[in-house]
This record gives sequence, C-alpha cells and structure tokens, in this order.
Amino acid sequence: MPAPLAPSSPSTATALELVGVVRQFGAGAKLVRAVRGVNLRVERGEVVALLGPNGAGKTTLIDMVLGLSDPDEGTVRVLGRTPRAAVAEGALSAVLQTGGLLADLTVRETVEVIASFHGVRARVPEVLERASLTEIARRKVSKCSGGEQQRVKFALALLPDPDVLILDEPTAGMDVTARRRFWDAMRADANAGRTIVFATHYLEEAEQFARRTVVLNHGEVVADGETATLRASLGGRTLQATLPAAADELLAVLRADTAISSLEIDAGRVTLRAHHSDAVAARLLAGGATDLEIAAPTLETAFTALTED
Ligand SMILES: Nc1ncnc2c1ncn2[C@@H]1O[C@H](COP(=O)(O)OP(=O)(O)OP(=O)(O)O)[C@@H](O)[C@H]1O
Repeated sequence: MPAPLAPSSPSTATALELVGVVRQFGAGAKLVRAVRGVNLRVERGEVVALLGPNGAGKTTLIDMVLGLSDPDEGTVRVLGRTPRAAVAEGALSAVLQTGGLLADLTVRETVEVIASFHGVRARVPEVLERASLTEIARRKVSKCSGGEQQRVKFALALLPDPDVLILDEPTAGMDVTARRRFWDAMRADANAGRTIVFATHYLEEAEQFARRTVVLNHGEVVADGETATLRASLGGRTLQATLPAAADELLAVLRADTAISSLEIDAGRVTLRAHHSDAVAARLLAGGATDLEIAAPTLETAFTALTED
C-alpha cells in the first residue's frame, strides 16, 4: 500500500490554488452566478493583479480565498491548507475595503493593540516603518486621511508576517500621491518575497506593480498571463492621422481591412486600433493622410477588448 502523502510544508506548497471554484447567490429568477468555475494557481513570491469591471466577482473570490465564505463547488487551498487554517497560523492576511479602525486610538496604539493580540509587539516598529507610518504614529486614526488609514490596515495585515497577502482594492478613493506612497510601501514588501494578490480597478496599478495579471469578467477568468504580454497581445496599436479632404476612398479601404479592430472619426482626424500597424500606417500615408501618430498599446485597450460585452 502506498504511504499516505504528507501535507506539504508551508515553505514548499503553492501559495494559492483554486480548482473549479463556484459561488452563487440567491435562487430561481434571482440567481447570481458570481464566480463560475475559476481555476487559479499562484506560486510563492508572485505578485498578481486581479482586474475586472464592477461586479466581475473579484470580492466574492477574495472572500473565499480568505475563508470568509465557502465555495458552493470546488476547492481553495492557501499554502496547501484551508484558508481558515492559513489565517489562524498567520500565514495569510488581508487589507480589505470594509472593516473599520477605532477612531480614538493613535496609529501606534492601533498597531500595538493588534500586535498584542498576535503576541508580536516586538514587530511594531518594523511594521510602522514598512507601512510608512513612523512619522504619523502619534496621530489619531480619526485625523488620518483615507490613504493613511489604508496604510494602517496594511500595517495590521503585516503584523503576523504573512507569506500571502491579499488586498481588495487597497487604494480605492485615494488621490494620486497617496496611491503612489501606498504602492511604494507595497513594492518594498513584494521585493522581500511575499506573495501578493491584489484586486484593482486601476489598470496602471496592474501595469506598474504586477508582473502577472488575471482578468475576471462575469465570474470567469478571461485572461491570465504576464501583464506586459497581455497588453501587447490584446491591445493592438492605436494610430491617429488627419484625413485628406477627399477621404472616401481611403476610408473604404480602411473599413474593409480586417486587421483594424476599431475606427472612429472626429473633426477630420481618424483614430483606429490595428494589429499590423506598419501596414495600416503605410496605407494611411499612401491615401494622403498626414500628421500620423502611433501609440503603443495600453493595458486599458486590452482590458476593454476583453471585457466589452
Ligand atoms: N451577498 C450577495 N448577495 C447577492 N449577490 C451578491 C452578493 N455579493 C455579491 N453579489 C453579486 O455577485 C456579483 C459579483 O460581485 P463582486 O462584489 O464579487 O464583484 P467585484 O468584481 O468585486 O465588483 P466591484 O469591483 O464593484 O467591487 C455581482 O453581481 C454582485 O451583485
């Protein structure tokens, strides 16, 4: 008889493994299929962006990864164990959109209270530093900006020194400077080898911060790959040019070109998206168009192409 498999140790197990995960709400005519059979594997040390429009299922998925709810079908494993076991061991923690802080405590007091709870008071100075909170440690939470409060939550999530950190739209509502400060703190942390999965609406956050992006739409994974590859393969290039006075013939040629995925005209200027941009550019110039501009694809165009219904 083969020996039973030993449970994989946290240091070697896959950080995150979702197999056939389904989660539904309601019933009958009101049935919402929020997550429809998601398979996802994240290795240790990866930084992954979870991107998707409103209602795509990101929060539902994250809640299951954290053990806050159970899948109707399928399994979720974090470091080879159930999410709740991973949380209990301090191997998994999160920065969530919801969940309040106590307004009357200072930043330091807040972190100290939770550190005592975890039995890790010695980590307080390091964690304050990592979340860029040392300078405002004596400020009351009620006086902190939204961005600063999110960094307090980030500090709390770091207290158990988790192997896997999950963030659900951590910078929602922050201004550009606050977002940059938040991600600077996060980047330093990711470089130290933590596995990070974050949901975001901000495409540039995925581009700047995550090597890998998973796009979710209607509860399904519609793309999963290197962020840069995803952008290049799906976005095409954007070309803009001023049309000549008599442009009918040129436009007819462009409209018949299957390599051109969109074409708009505004005030005599044509904007189009195309995969074979050099050939399209040559066609535009041969047809008398002027002031040609070619822009590299952005993740935004890729994202739109993937999630447009
Ligand atoms: N408790 C619930 N009861 C009923 N429907 C729900 C519940 N929670 C989520 N849903 C529905 O499930 C779908 C997915 O929602 P979810 O919050 O996971 O999306 P999301 O990608 O996180 O969206 P957002 O970016 O707006 O936060 C939506 O249609 C939502 O209305």
